[in-house]
Amino acid sequence: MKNNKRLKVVFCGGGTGGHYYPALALLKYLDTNYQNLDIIYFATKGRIEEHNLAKDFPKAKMYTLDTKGLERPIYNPKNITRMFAVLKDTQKVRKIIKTFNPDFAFLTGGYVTVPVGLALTKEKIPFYLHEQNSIMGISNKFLTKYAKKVFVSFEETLINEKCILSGNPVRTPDEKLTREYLKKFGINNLNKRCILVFGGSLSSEEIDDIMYRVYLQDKSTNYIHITKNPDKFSKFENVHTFDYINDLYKIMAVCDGVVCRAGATTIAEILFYDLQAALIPWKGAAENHQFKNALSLQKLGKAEVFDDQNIDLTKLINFINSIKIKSQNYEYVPKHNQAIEIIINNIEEIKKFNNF
Ligand SMILES: CC(=O)N[C@H]1[C@@H](OP(=O)(O)OP(=O)(O)OC[C@H]2O[C@@H](n3ccc(=O)[nH]c3=O)[C@H](O)[C@@H]2O)O[C@H](CO)[C@@H](O)[C@@H]1O
Repeated sequence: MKNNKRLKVVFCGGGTGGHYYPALALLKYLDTNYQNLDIIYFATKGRIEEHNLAKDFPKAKMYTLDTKGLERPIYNPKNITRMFAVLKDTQKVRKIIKTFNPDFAFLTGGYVTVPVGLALTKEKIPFYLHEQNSIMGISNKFLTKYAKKVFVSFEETLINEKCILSGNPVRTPDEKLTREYLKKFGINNLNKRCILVFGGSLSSEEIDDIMYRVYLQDKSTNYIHITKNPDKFSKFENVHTFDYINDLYKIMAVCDGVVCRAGATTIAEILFYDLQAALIPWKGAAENHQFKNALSLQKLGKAEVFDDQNIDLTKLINFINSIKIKSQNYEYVPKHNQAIEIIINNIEEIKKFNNF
């Protein structure tokens, strides 16, 4: 018998690309595999998912929430207003999900998930968490006790029996890609090394400054560089600047290597696309988790870690020049996304839906 039932799912997660893109990867999977799909996405006001969702996944109905992260130290008077915003948002989300009546929810971290997780708990809707980092974020830590399962990306994050090691679901091209794709970004000589430079989803002035010094010396490599300050690089013919590229993962599928921060989703992409990386971790990350992420990749022989306060420029340039150039005929062929498979196989509501 044909399944006419609709699969209804709530998504939430963001503030930064590192939290938003794993949700988007799962959304795209569901969209490809389930025709009768209804999605609500709760987004953080003014952040990446609010700006990009309509473009990235127009079928989702988006609601924006006002919740902001708490100020540190915690006794800051601003936090009273912020706690009120959480309560107000929780009420707002409860009303919306009462009408929507979802099968389950998938939350990928960021403070916006707190009111959503609380509302889902009150309405007795099962929800699943995804943690990208080896050290669990504060919102996920808080929501773990209410969640049905917690998908984690690193073995050391398996902190209780609810946790399942899934890895981080990265966005992947549906089609084969060749190096011709790089021409879209001004790279015409495909025999030259092509390096992607970016500072996570928010860009990084430190990476801009370091790479400016690299570009003064290295004229033999082609660079695609994501920056908020393109004028700084206009004199370099081999440097192609962009403010933001939505489908950055498609460049990763065919370029030779990357110079970047060490956010968890970036790390998962470097592994998935089998790239060599010069990693310059952001020291401000909670419990220095970017440095730990970077070291784990260095141990696998996939990366060299650099300190942004004390950069060894010669070592960085030598590392970039040691990255193997893919052949002009190189082809990225869509490959199995294991993290998505593990997540899907462990969501009971999807299994029930499939057997309906
Ligand atoms: C400042 C901050 O809060 N950093 C955290 C944030 O980083 P951030 O948001 O920078 O996260 P990641 O580096 O993990 O991921 C960045 C994502 O943005 C994408 N991208 C980037 C630039 C661009 O032009 N286009 C594009 O699509 C990348 O392909 C990647 O998918 O979340 C990560 C995962 O929870 C954490 O590990 C980081 O410590």
